[in-house]
Amino acid sequence: MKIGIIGEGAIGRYVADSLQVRGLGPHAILTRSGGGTSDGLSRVRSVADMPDDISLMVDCAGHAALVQHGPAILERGIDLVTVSLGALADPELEFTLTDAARRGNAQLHLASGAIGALDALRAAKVGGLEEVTYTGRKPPRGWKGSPAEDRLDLDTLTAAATHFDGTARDAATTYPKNANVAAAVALAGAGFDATQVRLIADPDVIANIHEIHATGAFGQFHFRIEGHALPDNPRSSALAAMSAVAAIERQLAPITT
Ligand SMILES: NC(=O)C1=CN([C@@H]2O[C@H](COP(=O)(O)OP(=O)(O)OC[C@H]3O[C@@H](n4cnc5c(N)ncnc54)[C@H](OP(=O)(O)O)[C@@H]3O)[C@@H](O)[C@H]2O)C=CC1
Ligand SMILES: O=C([O-])CC(=O)C(=O)O
Repeated sequence: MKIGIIGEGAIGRYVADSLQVRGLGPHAILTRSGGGTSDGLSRVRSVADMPDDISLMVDCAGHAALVQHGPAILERGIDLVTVSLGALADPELEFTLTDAARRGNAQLHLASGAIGALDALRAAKVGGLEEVTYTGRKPPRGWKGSPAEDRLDLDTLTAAATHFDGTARDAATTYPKNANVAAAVALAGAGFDATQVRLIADPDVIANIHEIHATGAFGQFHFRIEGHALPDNPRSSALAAMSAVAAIERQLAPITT
């Protein structure tokens, strides 16, 4: 299988390195700046420029990249793994991607990202969910470049402060770089409008902490993860990059979990 990547940021570099270690490419990197080949890796600027034999692309570049390249990739019959789940809060994009996937006979795979327990949530949904809440807590530097900057002084914060309280749809739309986990929880469980989200900047934590509370016919669960940030980007948890690699491994495995 020939695998390509979109984006060369913190997640993209992690995924590219992991593929190289496994001898799996990457066979093309789709970037905004780049044509040409350096360090042995082939960089292209558009889906049309991608080699013919790519059969899996991995979006590591965020909402804008999924909007720009997702439909053309799927329509070309290439499966796509994405970490940009929050973009699906836009029903029009969800429709466009679904339509492109059907027409190309391809699939869009949503990486689990920086959170876990999505399998439990998906199963619980079958019996009926009553309430799902997701709380995202990060050190102030993890919210730099997000709307939290307009609501809080992240440089001088001395106590935990909530800068968003609302639906997963609003969170995913207004925090494109920080609330993909909210979208993952919503898509696995109660949906974008029925999933409640709180986002907190907390100077007393050093990890990216994600918590899910869910109640329903199944009973109730509480999931909490304290993730390390990627060294190159304090906004993004290492597990999000690892989950993209895990999604690729699932595509290659004869038996999947
Ligand atoms: N599902 C999850 O749990 C998580 C999801 N994410 C998502 O992943 C995204 C990437 O995270 P991270 O790697 O840490 O971010 P970075 O800011 O480190 O890197 C983003 C990269 O994407 C590239 N890019 C942006 N737009 C496009 C485009 N239209 N076409 C091609 N490349 C593009 C940027 O290129 P350039 O240099 O040209 O700007 C940059 O190289 C986040 O924005 C977020 O949406 C992040 C963390 C967790
Ligand atoms: O990486 C994380 O901790 C979460 C994140 O940015 C997102 O949900 O988009």
